[in-house]
Amino acid sequence: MCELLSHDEYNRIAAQLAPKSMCFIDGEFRPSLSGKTIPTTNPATGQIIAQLAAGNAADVDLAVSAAKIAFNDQRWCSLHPNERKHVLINLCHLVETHKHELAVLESMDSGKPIRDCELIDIPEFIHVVKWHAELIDKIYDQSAPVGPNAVAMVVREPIGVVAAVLPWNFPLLMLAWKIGPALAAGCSMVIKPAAQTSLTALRIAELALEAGLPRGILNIVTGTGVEVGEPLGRHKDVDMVTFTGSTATGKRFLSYSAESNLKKVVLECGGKNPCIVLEDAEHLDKVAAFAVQAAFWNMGENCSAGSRLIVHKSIKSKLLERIKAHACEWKTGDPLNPANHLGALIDKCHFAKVANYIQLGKESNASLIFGGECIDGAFIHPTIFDDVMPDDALAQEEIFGPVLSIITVSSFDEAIAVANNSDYGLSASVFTSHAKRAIRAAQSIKAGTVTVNCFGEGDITTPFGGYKQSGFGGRDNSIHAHDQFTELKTIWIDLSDDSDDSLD
Ligand SMILES: NC(=O)C1=CN([C@@H]2O[C@H](COP(=O)(O)OP(=O)(O)OC[C@H]3O[C@@H](n4cnc5c(N)ncnc54)[C@H](O)[C@@H]3O)[C@@H](O)[C@H]2O)C=CC1
Ligand code: BAL
Repeated sequence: MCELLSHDEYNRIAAQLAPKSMCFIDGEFRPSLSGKTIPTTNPATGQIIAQLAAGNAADVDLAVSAAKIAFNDQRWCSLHPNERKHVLINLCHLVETHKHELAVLESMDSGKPIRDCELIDIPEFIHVVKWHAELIDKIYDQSAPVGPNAVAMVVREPIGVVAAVLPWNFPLLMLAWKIGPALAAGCSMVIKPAAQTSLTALRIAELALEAGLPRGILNIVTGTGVEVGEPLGRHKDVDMVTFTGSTATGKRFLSYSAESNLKKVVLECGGKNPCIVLEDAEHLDKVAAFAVQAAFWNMGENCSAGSRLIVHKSIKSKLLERIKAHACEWKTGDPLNPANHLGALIDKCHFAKVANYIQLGKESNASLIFGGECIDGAFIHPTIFDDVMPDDALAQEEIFGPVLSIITVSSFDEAIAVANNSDYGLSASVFTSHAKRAIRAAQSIKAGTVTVNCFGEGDITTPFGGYKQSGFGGRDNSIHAHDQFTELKTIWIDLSDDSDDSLD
C-alpha cells in the first residue's frame, strides 16, 4: 500500500516536473508536423503546465505507419510470450519506481486529488497491466470437436493496429485498461489521450520504451478530437478503435468506421447510474458511505458514478441524514493537498456545464439539501438535490459532476422501473437485506454491472461495459478485454485417408 507524502512534498515534486509534451512516434518524441501547439493547464490553478504538440492528420499518418510497420514485421507479437510478459512487468516496476512523480503529474494535469492518484490510479495501473501481462503465457487456444478425420484449431491472432481514444477523467487508468490487453495480445497501438490530460500517457510511453517495448509498438499523438481522433477513426490502416468517452462522440466512431474500412469499434460510453436503497436495507450508515462514494468520487467525473439515488420513502429521511454526515467529510480543494477528497473539475467549460445543472436544479421543483457552491471556475462541493422526478434533466442527463439526485419510490417494482428509465445502462447498485430481492433486482436492471450492498465496478477479473447507449462492441477488463484485441482464426487440417499426405 502506497503511503501518502505531505502537501509540502507534493508541492516540491510539482515544482521540479518537466513533462514531455511532444508526440511520441516510433520511439521518439517529435513536435507536430505543423509545428503548432496547444496549452495544457492545471485546472486547479489555471496555470499552463506545458505546450502540447497539436497533432493533425499528418501526424496520425506517421504514427499509424510506424505502428503498421512494427506490427507487420512482428517485432512484438512474435516474441516469446514469456519475453513479452517480462517487458510489461518491467514497465510496471518502472511505474512503481516513478509513482510519486506520475501521481503529481496526473493530479496537476487533471485536477484529480493526489490521494486518489496515489492510492487508486497508480496502483490500479500497475495491477491492470500486470494482470494482462501474466495472462500472456497462461492463455490457451482451442481445438474444435470435428471428429477423427480432421484437426480444427481455433486460434487467437492480434487484431493489428489499435487506436485507443481516451477520456480525461482517468487518464492513467483508462490507458492501462487499453494498453494492458492490447499489448498483451500482441497488437501495436496509436494512443490519442484527451487534449486536457496527455502528460502521463507520454511519460508512460517513455517508460515503456525503457522497459524494452520495441519502438513503433506504442505511439502517442496528442491534440484535439477533431484533428487527431477523427483521422484515427477514419484511417484505413487502423484495424480497431477502442474508445472511452461520451456517447455522442462514441457514435461518431461508428460512422467513421462505416465510412472507411469497417474497423472494429469498441465503445465504453456514458452512464446515469442508479443506486437503489430498498426499505429492508440494513446498516444504513454503511449504505450512506457507499452512496456518497458512488456520487462524489473523482468529483462525479466517472462514467459509473451513482448519480441517481432511488430510495424507498420509509427510510429516506434516516438515510439522507447519514448521507449528509458522510458528505461533510468529503473535503474539496487543492488537489495536491492529500487531505482533500475532491479536487478541481477538468476545465472551465465543464465546470460551467455542471454549474448550469446546479442552477437548473435550484430553479426546478427539486430541493437543494446539501452543497451547491461552485467556486473559482474550478471547484464544486458535493451537492444533493431531493425530490427529483424520474424524467427531470437532473435524473436523465449525465452531469459528470458531484451532483446527487434523490428520487423517492414506494415499492420494489417502482424502484426497478425508475432505474431502467434511462437511455444508459452502465452500472447500478442495490441495497437490500433479502437475497431474493437482490437477485431479482440484479436480473431486472439493464446494466453491465450490478453491485449488491456495495458500490464499485468489479475488478480486473470481471468485464466492464454497458448496455443500451453506455456501450458497444465489447468489454474492458477481464479475459474478455483480451478477446477484444484478437481475431479468431480457424485452421482446418484434413486427416482423412484419401487426403493429400503432404503433411506426413
Ligand atoms: N464515459 C466516460 O468515461 C466519459 C464521459 N464523458 C462525458 O462526455 C462529456 C463531454 O466530455 P468530452 O471531453 O467532450 O468527451 P468526448 O467523448 O468528446 O472525449 C473523449 C475523447 O474523444 C475525443 N474526441 C472528441 N471529439 C471527437 C471527434 N469528433 N472525433 C474523434 N474523437 C473525438 C476527445 O479528444 C477525447 O480524447 C462529459 O461531460 C461527460 O458527460 C467524458 C469523458 C469520459
Ligand atoms: N470509471 C471508469 C471508466 C470511466 O469513467 O471512464
